[in-house]
Amino acid sequence: MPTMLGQNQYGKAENRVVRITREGSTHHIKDLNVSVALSGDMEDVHRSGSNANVLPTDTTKNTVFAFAKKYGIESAERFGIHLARHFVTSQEPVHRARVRIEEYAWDRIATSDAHRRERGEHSFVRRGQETRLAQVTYDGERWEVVSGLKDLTVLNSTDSEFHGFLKDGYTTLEETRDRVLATSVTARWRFGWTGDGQAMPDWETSYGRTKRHLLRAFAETYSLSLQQTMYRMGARVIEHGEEVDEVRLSLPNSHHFQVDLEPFGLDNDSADGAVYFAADRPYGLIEATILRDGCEALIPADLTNL
Ligand SMILES: O=c1[nH]c(=O)c2[nH]c(=O)[nH]c2[nH]1
Repeated sequence: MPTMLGQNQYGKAENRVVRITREGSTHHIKDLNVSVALSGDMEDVHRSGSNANVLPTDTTKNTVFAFAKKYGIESAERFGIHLARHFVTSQEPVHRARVRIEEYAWDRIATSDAHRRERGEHSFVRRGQETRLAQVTYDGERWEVVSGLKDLTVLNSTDSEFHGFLKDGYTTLEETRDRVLATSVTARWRFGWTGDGQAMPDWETSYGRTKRHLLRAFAETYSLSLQQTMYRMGARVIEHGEEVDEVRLSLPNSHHFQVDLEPFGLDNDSADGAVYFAADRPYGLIEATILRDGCEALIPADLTNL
C-alpha cells in the first residue's frame, strides 16, 4: 500500500534550565521548561532511516543550556527567538523550529535584616499557593488536630554544602562547598490541644506563623545537609509555636546539576551567572519527625497515610 508521511517534528522536550545570576550577594533566578520541535526535510529518516538531515535531539538540549549561559534569559520570548532562529538558520534541512517555554516564577523569602545584611539574598519560594491540609479526629473524649501543607517549593542558591559523607566502592558523588539546595516541602504538625478545657489555638494565626518559620529556617540555615536544614525547620516551628508538639517533614532533594559547558567553549563557573539542569527524578528523599521534649510521636511516618 502506498503511504505518505504527514506532519512530523522532533526535538528534546522539557529541558529544565535554571539560570542563577549573582549581583554580589543578591542572587536572581530564571527557571524555564523548554521544549524544542524541529521540522524540515525529514522524509529520509522516516522512510529509509538515513540520519543525514537529523540534528540530534541531544544537540537541541545542549543548545538550550549553552544559549542560557551565552545570551542569558531576559525573557522566555527572547530566549525562544534566539533558539528558533539558530536552528533554522544554521541547519539547511531544518525549515521550522518551534520552541515552547513554561516559566516558573520565584519570589524572595523574607529573612531577618541581620541575615540579609550578613548573607545577602539568595532564598526563593516558587510563586503559587501551597496546599493547606488539616485532619481532625474526635473519639468523644479527646481531639487530635494535625495541620500541614504540601507543594511549598523553595530554593537556596548558595549557603549549602555537602561533604564528609561515607564513601564506598559505589560512591561517585563529588564533595561540594557550594551547591543549590531545593526542595518541595511536605509537612504535618500536631497540636498539643486535646480539648479537656484547654484554650483552643487560633488555627489561622498558627498556620501563618508555622509556614513563616518553615520558610525562615530554610532560608537562614547555613546548610551542611538537607537533614540539618530539615531539623532546624521543625525545631524552629516548635520553638516559636507553643501550640505545636510534633512536626513531620518529608523533603525531596531536588538536584540541580551545574551543566558542563566546556565542550562549547563556555565557562559555566564565571561570575555572570551559572546554568543548572534541574532534574525531576530520581531525588533524595529526606524525612524526619521533630518533637517537643517529652512529647510522643503520633503522626504516621508515611504521610501518604494521613
Ligand atoms: O543534603 C543531602 N543529604 C544527603 O543525604 C545526600 N545524599 C546525596 O547524594 N546528596 C545529599 N544531600
